[in-house]
Parts: sequence; structure tokens; C-alpha cells
Amino acid sequence: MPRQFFVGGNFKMYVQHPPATPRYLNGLPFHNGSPLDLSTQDRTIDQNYRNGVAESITNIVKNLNAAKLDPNTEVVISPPTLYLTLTRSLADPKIGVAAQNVFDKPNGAFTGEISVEQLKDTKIDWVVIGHSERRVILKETDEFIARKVKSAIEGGLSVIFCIGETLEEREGGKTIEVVTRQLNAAAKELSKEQWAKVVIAYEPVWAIGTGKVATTEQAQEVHAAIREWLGKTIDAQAQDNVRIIYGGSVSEKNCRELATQPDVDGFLVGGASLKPAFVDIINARI
Ligand SMILES: O=C[C@H](O)COP(=O)(O)O
Repeated sequence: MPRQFFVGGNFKMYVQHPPATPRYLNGLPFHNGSPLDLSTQDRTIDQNYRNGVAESITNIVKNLNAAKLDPNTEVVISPPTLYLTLTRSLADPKIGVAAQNVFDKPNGAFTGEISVEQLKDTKIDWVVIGHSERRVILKETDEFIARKVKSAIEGGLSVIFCIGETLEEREGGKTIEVVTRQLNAAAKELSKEQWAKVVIAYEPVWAIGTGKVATTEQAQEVHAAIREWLGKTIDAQAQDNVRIIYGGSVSEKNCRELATQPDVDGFLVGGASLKPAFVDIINARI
């Protein structure tokens, strides 16, 4: 059976439409691990904040509910934690909702964390784990991420498991080595059957939020290598069935060509998922 096309929308911590260039850390523009020149700051973020985050998320979800979406595409949106229940209550039941993070422990004194059970209790069925913004900025390790993937699946969640190399690693010819290391960490924790609950998101860090999308050839090459890894390390069923989606500056302009690649089973969209053009990306195959 062909793999169902999958499009995830990661709203990150954006308050509405993302700024053209930077994201912010400690009040400073921050971009893929490097501070940015303050003169590039896009001040629309401040204006958007005054619109109200709940209001903007409500509008995004209502637009999606009203849009004509490809019925063959699975759609999952991922708002900031505070807005998960609002999003779940508003979104059409056929649209999935994902948390952007979860902790690996089931219960206890872990200030600021959220558990798998708490997500399930609020009808959240998906979680994004291993995003490079958490790997790079918050220093999450392969092993910690793998434990979170395991806890999430054992608790009944499905996982969008993000992997990908930095620019330095790509330029050093280490892309496959890096994604293999990230995948191997998860393989140590998961049973073969548990891979059925995983969507792998290949997101080259140098393409995230930069406007620099991987070429179709670059994306296909890494996706094919991941699929080969699934066959060799997990089993033939995982190789055939696990969806491998691409993330990194996906837009309504580049999605159609990327979607023609045999091993690109969909997208994880950041900035563009907050814009009306997200519908075009969901409909990339029609
Ligand atoms: O989770 C989504 C990815 O980080 C891609 O973000 P982006 O589409 O803003 O480049």
C-alpha cells in the first residue's frame, strides 16, 4: 500500500506570522545557532503580538477547517503547549494536533515539563521530538531524544522524529553519518513494531528558517539513505511503511517539486504553516 502523504505544521514559538529573518533568544535575534545583526530584525513580530496569540491561532485553525484539503493527506498541526487544548477543541477531528515537546519521565517533580499522560489526557495524539532547535539551542542529546521517543510511543502517542545535519556537518561530508547516528540512538530504544508510530522528519539545520531549501536531489538522496537504513536496521516492513518527510524552508513555491521525489512522503513546515499558503503545501500532490 502506498504511504499516505503527511504534512505537519510546526508553529514553533511564533506569535503569528514569523519574522522574515531571525527568531529570538534572550531578546536577541537568533538564527540556527548564531546571533544575528540587530539591523535585520523584523519588527512585525511586535505588531503581531498585539493581535493576540490565541486569536491568531484561532484564525489559522478556522482557515484550515474551512479549506479544501487533499483527503489523502494526513495533516497534523503543532501549536505552542499553552494552545494545545484550544487548537484541539477548534480543529476539525480529521486534523491531528501535536505537542512540540514531551518529557521522558511519566510523573513527578519536573518543573516546566509535560508528560505523555498529560498530553493523552487532553486528547493530543502526536508529539514532535528531536527538533534541531531543541538539539542545538537546548542541547538535547541523541540518547535523551531517543528515550523521549520511546516514552511517547509506549504511552500511546505518535511521534514526528526530527533528524538532520548542520551546515558544517554537510560541508564536511558527514550528512549520512549524522542522520545514521541520530537514527541508531532511537533504534536502541524502540522495538521493530514501534516504528509504525514514527514519522521521520529529515530537516537539514542549514535549511530551517533560512529560505535555503535543499534541492530535490539533496532531499531525495538523504531520504533514500534513511529508507535503506530502515531496511537494514529495522526490517522490510519499516522500510516500506515508515514515512520520511522533509523540513526546511518548505513553501508553496517549492513543495510540488519536492513532493515528486519517491522517498519524500510529505513535509514538516515551520514558518509557512502560519500562512494561508499552508493549504497549498498540504495539497502539493493534487
Ligand atoms: O519544524 C519545521 C522546520 O524547522 C522547518 O521550519 P521552516 O519551514 O520555517 O524552515
